[in-house]
Amino acid sequence: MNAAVLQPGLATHPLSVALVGNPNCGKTALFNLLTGARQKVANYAGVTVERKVGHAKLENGRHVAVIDLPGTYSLHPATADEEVTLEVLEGRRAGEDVPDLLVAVADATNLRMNLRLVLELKRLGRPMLVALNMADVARARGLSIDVQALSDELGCPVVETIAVQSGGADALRAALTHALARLPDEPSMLDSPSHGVALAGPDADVLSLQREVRRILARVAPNAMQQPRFDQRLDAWVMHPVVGPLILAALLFVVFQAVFAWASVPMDAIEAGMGWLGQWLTAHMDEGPLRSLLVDGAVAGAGGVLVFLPQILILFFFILVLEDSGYLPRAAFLLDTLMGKVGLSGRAFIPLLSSFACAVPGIMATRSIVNWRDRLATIMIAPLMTCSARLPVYALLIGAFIPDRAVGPFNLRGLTLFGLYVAGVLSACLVAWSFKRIWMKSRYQPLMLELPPYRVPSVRNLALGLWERARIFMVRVGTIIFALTVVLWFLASYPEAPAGYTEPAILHSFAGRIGQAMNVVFEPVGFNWQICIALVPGMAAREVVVGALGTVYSLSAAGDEVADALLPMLTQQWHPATAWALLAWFVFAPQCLSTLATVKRETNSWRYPLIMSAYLFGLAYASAWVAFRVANAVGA
Ligand SMILES: Nc1nc2c(ncn2[C@@H]2O[C@H](COP(=O)(O)OP(=O)(O)OP(=O)(O)O)[C@@H](O)[C@H]2O)c(=O)[nH]1
Ligand SMILES: [Mg+2]
Repeated sequence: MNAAVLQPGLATHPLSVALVGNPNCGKTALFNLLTGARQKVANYAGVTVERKVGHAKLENGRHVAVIDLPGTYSLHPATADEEVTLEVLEGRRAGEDVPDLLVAVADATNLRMNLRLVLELKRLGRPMLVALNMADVARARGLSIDVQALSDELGCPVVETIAVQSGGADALRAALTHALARLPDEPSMLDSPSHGVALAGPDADVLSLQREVRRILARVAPNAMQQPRFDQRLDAWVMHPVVGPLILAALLFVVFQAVFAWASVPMDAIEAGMGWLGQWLTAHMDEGPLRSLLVDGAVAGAGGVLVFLPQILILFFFILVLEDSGYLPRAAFLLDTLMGKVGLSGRAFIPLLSSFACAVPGIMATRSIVNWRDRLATIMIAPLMTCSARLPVYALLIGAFIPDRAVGPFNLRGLTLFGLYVAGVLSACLVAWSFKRIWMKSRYQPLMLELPPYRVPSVRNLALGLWERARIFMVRVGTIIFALTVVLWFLASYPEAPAGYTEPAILHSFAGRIGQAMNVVFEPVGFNWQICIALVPGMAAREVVVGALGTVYSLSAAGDEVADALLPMLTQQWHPATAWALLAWFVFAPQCLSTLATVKRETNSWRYPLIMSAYLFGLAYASAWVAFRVANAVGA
């Protein structure tokens, strides 16, 4: 039991408050507001799959630990993420006490569903208060809830919150201060049986809960309504079997066009800035290792990756808008039949979608898939969704080799990028299908996903999300990418070539020798030794390849000349077939250590990460080979 509760005078650690509620009711938004954290918030169920702790300061200056939990429909968990919630509530996590206070978060616009869990939580007999979230939406829809009556019914404080407005959690903060201050005096707390949660059998429970919910609703919110009319009318189009997929395709097109069309101005500016910096350093520093490290390593390497920040932000802008609008689960329904055909569970949609940002959260999100084999199949194909780390590589090669030409209303570069994404998705379908055939047969599980209401994306969420993305990218450039390019710079500069060496000095270095040795394996797919060198540090993270190429080519530049920017240099020096092969390689590229580590953690075995890297490597090599041959044959 909690020491701070038993002995109020000796509070050795801060009290803890857990946010519990249905999926998509705004727990994480509330958590962010209370603690200043920036956890992911999106308008669909199953966003949070792991418990997160933050710290909030209350009005009386006291600090509390706030725990954000995965959403759950009941206290009888069906999936791995719901299990996390129950574990925390029961204090079964190693080294963690039972939370001192529960904040039951309920979506005020959907009390019919949300109150059931609130009642279940209430039955635990633990100190609790209720946050009626989305109070703004409820008000806008003319829904009136008698907060006092609800509080009487539940026997605990009830406050309204608006988790997406600054100040929207002030009432909750005040209620927390009050409730926590009273905790130690509450005798029921100390001898309540709740520290081992006693749950009644699920079936009998559900019916009686349902009755109770209806009775309470009739008293506190007699005008509780169903889905708004606007949503129903929009859904008639969005979910239409013919119009729906057309809308989806059109949306995707716009996204990929925009990535190229909107980014050129800021990209040119960053590139010019980097070019200027390189020249300035060359002009103002004496020739020597330090100048080379800064110019060839830092500026040409890590700086070269920075150029792609605008494109990444544009892509994420669209992802965030789609996430917050409520469109994504609808797209999941549209694609459900297709996913069923290749043997994936409908539930795989959201994890696969998250993998477009990064496979790591995507693989974690598979926790919401009940069937283990379905989950495994989804984990295995998650790296085939084009993650944002591939974007710099794609953008570099497309910029260098695909002409900036219009094809009908579309731009050829945008189309190529779209094609690469589609190639990833199609191969994922094929791989999923083969895994299912060879390995694991399981019955198709239809998609059951709550459709959230449509919502105008909140500017605050968008701004926070974009800022977070920019920060993550800059931190990566400043840490792992920078560190790896420095290591590469060293390996590519030493040992120095002897006097009278006629080839580029880099060929005499460690990296040059490694690259030449690897070239034996990669020559058949059209890679040169420079690419081979870049692939090695690229094992850690895919976008490092761009920085590594920058450094390798910068060091290969003859004499004292400042190397040209990477992009025009590639256009000059590479055969287009090599670019095709490298693009095809990166559709599958197995290199990403954090993904493999996540697979190991989630599957608890080395077997699956090994299988994953082997099959990805095989596919990458085979497709690069084919692309190289085809490009040569058509005389690209
Ligand atoms: N208008 C309005 N929108 C809100 C409010 N609270 C949350 N939202 C939106 O509701 C959606 C869901 O919010 P989340 O915080 O991700 O919900 P969650 O309960 O953490 O969801 P899971 O992690 O999936 O269980 C997001 O689109 C939020 O922007 C609110 O008070 N008012
Ligand atoms: Mg959440």
